Amino acid sequence: MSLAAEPISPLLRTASRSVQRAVSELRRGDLVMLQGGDGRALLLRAAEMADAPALALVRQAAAQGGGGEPALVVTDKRAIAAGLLAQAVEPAQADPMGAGTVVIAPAPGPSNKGPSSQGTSGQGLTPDLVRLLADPTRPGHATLDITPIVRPFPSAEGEALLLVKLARLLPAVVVAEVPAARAAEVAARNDLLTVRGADVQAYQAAGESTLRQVVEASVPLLDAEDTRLIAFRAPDGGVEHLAILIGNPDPAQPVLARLHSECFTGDLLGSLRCDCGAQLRGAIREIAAQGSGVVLYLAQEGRNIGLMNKLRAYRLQDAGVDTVDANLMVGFEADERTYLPAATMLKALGFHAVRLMTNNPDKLSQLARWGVQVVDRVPHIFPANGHNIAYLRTKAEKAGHLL
Ligand SMILES: Nc1nc2c(ncn2[C@@H]2O[C@H](COP(=O)(O)OP(=O)(O)OP(=O)(O)O)[C@@H](O)[C@H]2O)c(=O)[nH]1
Ligand SMILES: [Zn+2]
Repeated sequence: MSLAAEPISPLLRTASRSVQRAVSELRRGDLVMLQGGDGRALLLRAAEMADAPALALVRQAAAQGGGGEPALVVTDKRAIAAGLLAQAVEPAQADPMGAGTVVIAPAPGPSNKGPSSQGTSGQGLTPDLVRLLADPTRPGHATLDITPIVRPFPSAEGEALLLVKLARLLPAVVVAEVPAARAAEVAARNDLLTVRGADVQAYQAAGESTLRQVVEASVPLLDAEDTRLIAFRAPDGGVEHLAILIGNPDPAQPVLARLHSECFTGDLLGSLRCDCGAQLRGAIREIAAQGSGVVLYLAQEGRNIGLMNKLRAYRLQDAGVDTVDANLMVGFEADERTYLPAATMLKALGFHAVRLMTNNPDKLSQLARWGVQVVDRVPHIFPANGHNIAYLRTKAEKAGHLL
């Protein structure tokens, strides 16, 4: 087993530094200046934190640079759920994960004459309006006479959305455009971090291919005593993934493998809403029974939308929406995972061919795409409990799971 890893390129190192810093500023509710790959400059603030003082600060900073009124950027899926868009944006115009970018720009003057149950007409973007449009778990309904603007990717707005998604916040962001020539002045005057859209895109494309092994330790498990945990970390300071190595698999042979996406509720609490806990423990038991193999425990909670957003999706499911549509209503794709980290870890461990325990065809095709040969699929099905039957049925009917 080698501890070597592909070196991170200096370009990616610089890109990831500014992207990680911007993510942290947005999570703190701070303003960030984005220099878009399209040559435009936007002031950003995460929609989740856009209360009245926050919006006032956006307006004030934009006005200093001769900029425009704040607008809200959401994904096409969210705009559809909010009743503002009829259909999803064409794949050719969407970001790499398939999300289209939609700008909602309520006019501040009397021109926005649409009736509104929230009293939002004519005031431009208000905190109420941001919340109604960004957060599907908020009660209320906005009836707006606004035509949303679809921005083909790549655009500064699309890069802003990628940033709040990386921050695992609601995928919605308040933006105000400032003339590009005055962006540096506005950033300096307000002590704002500046991030380049080109870096956001470079990070999105390459950030997960440079995982490094950090530490290995023996951790005997109830169902598999001969187990070692091998921890991987991205050199950019991003998320950490684990390999659970059971026995001594021969790298020359296809290894019995399971890719398991983290599920705090199912894995740790034994939630009955999903089948994750049974699948995780079942995989460990099965691998131990067969002698050796590996479980990759991937930090991709909630199909990679994060725990907070998964809980938001659960609230919508409690109101009758299925697991796929709930993701779309929050503003994500049905599944936001890539298995590039999994492929990177397998190869770092010396495994180039796997017998994959899964029912998910996407895992098979993505592993192959990232250079790991899948010689066999091992079905990984567990009996439904009284609570997860609709979830399992939706995965089969809508996500093509082989159940
Ligand atoms: N967004 C969202 N995520 C969910 C929901 N229920 C479970 N999850 C997440 O879905 C993931 C389950 O992943 P896996 O079991 O690895 O994968 P899978 O797509 O079911 O494919 P299999 O290999 O066949 O099990 C975990 O990250 C869970 O947190 C839900 O209702 N909404
Ligand atoms: Zn789960």
